[in-house]
Amino acid sequence: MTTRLHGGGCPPAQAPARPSSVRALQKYGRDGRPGCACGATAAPQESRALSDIQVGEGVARVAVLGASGYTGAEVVRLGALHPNLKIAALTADRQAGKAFSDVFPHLVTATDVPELAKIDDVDFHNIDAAFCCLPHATTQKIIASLPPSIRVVDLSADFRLRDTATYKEWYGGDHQAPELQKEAVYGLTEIFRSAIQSARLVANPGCYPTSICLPLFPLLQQQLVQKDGIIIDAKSGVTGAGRSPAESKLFCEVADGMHAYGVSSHRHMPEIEQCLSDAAGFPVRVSFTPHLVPMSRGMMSTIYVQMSEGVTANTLRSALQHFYDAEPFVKVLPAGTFPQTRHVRGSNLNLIGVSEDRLSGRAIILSVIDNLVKGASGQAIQNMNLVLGVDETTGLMQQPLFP
Ligand SMILES: NC(=O)C1=CN([C@@H]2O[C@H](COP(=O)(O)OP(=O)(O)OC[C@H]3O[C@@H](n4cnc5c(N)ncnc54)[C@H](OP(=O)(O)O)[C@@H]3O)[C@@H](O)[C@H]2O)C=CC1
Ligand SMILES: CC(=O)N[C@@H](CCC(=O)OP(=O)(O)O)C(=O)O
Repeated sequence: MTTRLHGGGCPPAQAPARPSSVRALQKYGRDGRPGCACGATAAPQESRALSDIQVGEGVARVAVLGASGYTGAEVVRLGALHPNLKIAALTADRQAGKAFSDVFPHLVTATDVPELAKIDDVDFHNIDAAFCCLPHATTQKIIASLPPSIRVVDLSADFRLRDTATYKEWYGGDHQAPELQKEAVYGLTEIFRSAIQSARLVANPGCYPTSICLPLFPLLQQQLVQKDGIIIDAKSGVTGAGRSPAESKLFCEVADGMHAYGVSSHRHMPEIEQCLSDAAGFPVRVSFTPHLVPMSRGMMSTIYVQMSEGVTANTLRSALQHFYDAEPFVKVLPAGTFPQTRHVRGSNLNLIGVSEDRLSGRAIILSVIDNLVKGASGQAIQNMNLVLGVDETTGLMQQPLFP
């Protein structure tokens, strides 16, 4: 069977019907790039159409940059059963030169993957697409140096903020690829699907922004909640901080307790506000406090909102259920049912629950994801599927692991 990988530009005329949320969004074209009438964005000049790439039997040759880290390993785990991805290169820094299964023994049966190599030693002319799982601030220059024909999903924060001055303010250094920034598409899949389909560079969202923006985007867009007074109390498992060693990640620093960090200063705030401002059509500011909790993976965001006049929690829940009705990975729970991180573990799901608050006119929204899957590598594969023109759910339909 040969899967035809579609080209860049506007979605093809016979593109599969999109879920209602996507249709609703297309007219906005809120993607940080110039939009065309269909809501998609123009393919960058220098990239060739994917249909021109020689992808034997519909299989794209993929590089995973930063494959010795947690998100890189998760791309390989999920990619191992993906019929349209062939892992053709894996890179590492400290772990370069090792066999992949020596670094990740749980992936011992992924035998047909190459050894971990330094980025400089990879021949990218044999690569169609890349997952970039490198630390932020290292990524801009590396992606800018890749052949322009390569489709990239970048998991770092390096291309998420449209405004390079905002990037500098929060990440502390000048943007190293401002021209490339202009063509990056923010990869919150369910919201920006049509623009992602024609992107060469997708900036995969951060895990906290994913768990927060999926419920809040439609509610702000439909003016069901007020832009002021949004409070977000979020918790993450420790894999959110990556695999590289640090004192703050030692067992005794994270076990048997929890703590807030980045209080009133976390770098995900501008990313969350950029996305929510796009939804509302005017600037939105949020109070956001992340916490580290003693679990390896999982994320919960508890979001407090002031509802608009006449709106109830039932209205919010119904609006979210309608918006995400056809979505395979976002599920809005019935009244009185609340999501738990253990119910999404290992899956690409986002579960959302909504409740009235005791305080008049306020509602509480609970949103859970697995930070390594929907919060990182799962959403990255979902985006890559769109870019390559294969079914968006390919390789991602695993049920959660419970207990
Ligand atoms: N963990 C998470 O839940 C999420 C992470 N992200 C983002 O994804 C990216 C990867 O995260 P994660 O996998 O957790 O990070 P890790 O620290 O686990 O892995 C980082 C990877 O990058 C490699 N690396 C580090 N420095 C360099 C360098 N200077 N040059 C080349 N390679 C280098 C490492 O190689 P080696 O180990 O061999 O030195 C390793 O393979 C980060 O930008 C992170 O912010 C996004 C969403 C969620
Ligand atoms: C627990 C923990 O440390 N989490 C990370 C966020 C991980 C993530 O989503 O983000 P980026 O891709 O933006 O790094 C943090 O707070 O910086």
